[in-house]
Amino acid sequence: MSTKSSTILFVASEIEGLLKTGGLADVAKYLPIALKSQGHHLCLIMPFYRTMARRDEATFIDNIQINIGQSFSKTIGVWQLMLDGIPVYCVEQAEYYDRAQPYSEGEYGYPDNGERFAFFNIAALEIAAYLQLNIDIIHCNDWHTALIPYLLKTHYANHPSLAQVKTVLTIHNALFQGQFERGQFAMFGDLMTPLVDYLVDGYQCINMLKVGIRFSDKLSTVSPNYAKELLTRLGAHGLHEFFQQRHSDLHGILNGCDYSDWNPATDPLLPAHFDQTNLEGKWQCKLALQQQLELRQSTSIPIFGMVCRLTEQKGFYLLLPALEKFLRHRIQVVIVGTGDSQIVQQLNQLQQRFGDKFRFINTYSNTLAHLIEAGSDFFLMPSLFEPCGLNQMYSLAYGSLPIVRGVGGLQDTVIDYDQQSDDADGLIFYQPDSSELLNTLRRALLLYLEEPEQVMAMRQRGMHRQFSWQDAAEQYNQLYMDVLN
Ligand SMILES: Nc1ncnc2c1ncn2[C@@H]1O[C@H](COP(=O)(O)OP(=O)(O)O[C@H]2O[C@H](CO)[C@@H](O)[C@H](O)[C@H]2O)[C@@H](O)[C@H]1O
Repeated sequence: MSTKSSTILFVASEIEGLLKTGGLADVAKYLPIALKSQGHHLCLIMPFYRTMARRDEATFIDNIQINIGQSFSKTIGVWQLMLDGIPVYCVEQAEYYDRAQPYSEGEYGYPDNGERFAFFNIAALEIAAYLQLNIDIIHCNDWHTALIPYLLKTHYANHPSLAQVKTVLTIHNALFQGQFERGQFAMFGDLMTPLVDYLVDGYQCINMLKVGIRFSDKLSTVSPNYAKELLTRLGAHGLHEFFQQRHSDLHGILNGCDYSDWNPATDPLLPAHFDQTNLEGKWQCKLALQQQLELRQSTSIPIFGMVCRLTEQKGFYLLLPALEKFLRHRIQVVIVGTGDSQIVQQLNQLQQRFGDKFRFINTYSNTLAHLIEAGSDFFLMPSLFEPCGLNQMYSLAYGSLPIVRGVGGLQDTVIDYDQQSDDADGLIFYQPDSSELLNTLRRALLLYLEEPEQVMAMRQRGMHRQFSWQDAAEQYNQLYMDVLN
């Protein structure tokens, strides 16, 4: 595909390698890298969080005074880091971003998150103008950046360097909408006043994602199937009418998988390496995982792994009752994650009852995530909804067969054994129902015990599949061309 080189400002609240709480960070790193390799000029903007990695390496660029109306004035420091040859500008504003965590302490978001991220949107535009970045497109991501399209079409509509800038908003998870009491936006005065006329929830709240859906030039989400789901009442988290109004501008582009970080043949986080021609190293990883977690060491016992944020989205209320029964079999289950305290408590209780075969590690560990992908036989993703999902792609690359619910991007990436046995690389269930999940877990166990050649063929097929960021970047490139013409 021919590429017209554009200058793209990618704005995200987290970026892998600097700060990550979930899959958004992966996309905010790997998609810009792929776009750059296709000839675009890229730069990124994120907040200068206290907990950011590589903070000490950042170079101070300048202070910018941001004045809005008569009464609002704040100074930001602009810092710069390089990430794989791409400049990342970080917004320093101690009152907003120099906090213990990026979004929340404990389970509840910071009460001023609306103000913090509205300010981040304004700051991103002010930096683009001040540094004369000559931007063609601002690529926004999720609610944290969703006011940018609105600001460009209102306050900055006649700005000498921003008036022509186009926007794309990518939705990574439409459940998170950034809905805040309108008082949080009051200090921005006239800048936000039109919002109150347009888009209010219950008359008192501004829903930042809705604003982005309304004002962005193009919309995308992270898989074709989730794009379809967003047009339905069931799948759109209350926003179906807004998505329906913009359906011709909404595109589903499947995320890629970064095979430089996720390659079992070279992965420095693994104790042994393997590829589809020789899985010997995988069994060594399995034994190492069992040893590290003090589980019985045996390559013949199937391991079911899971790594994720502990939230309802990831299907724990289907999984927990199913595991109660499934753990009676000769299997091992390993779950790593952080999040909801009730899920933590229930997983801890399960571990007390099935201590010889179930491990729950309540931590965030990239090293353990890689070892689980490599050492598991099956990987669990019984999500209630899943815009794309990255772990099923990692598990396919690592020869672990994904067991997924057929929703969102999981449906787009996994091929079920019973539906298409010649092409299969995993198992799918559909109903959000514990007993259907349990049946599928048992289907997987039976396959493992009775058809080892099939299991091996499925592993190899999965390891062969490629979900490339280059393919995704080509589709975004098309979207950019459409939006600029
Ligand atoms: N305890 C832990 N230890 C180590 N690593 C952990 C971890 N918990 C999570 N991770 C890592 O965080 C990432 C999670 O990515 P996902 O895409 O699965 O989910 P998430 O729901 O955050 O992302 C949202 O955005 C992405 C990106 O668009 C969509 O794929 C997804 O469907 C949508 O919900 C993976 O790289 C995973 O390994």
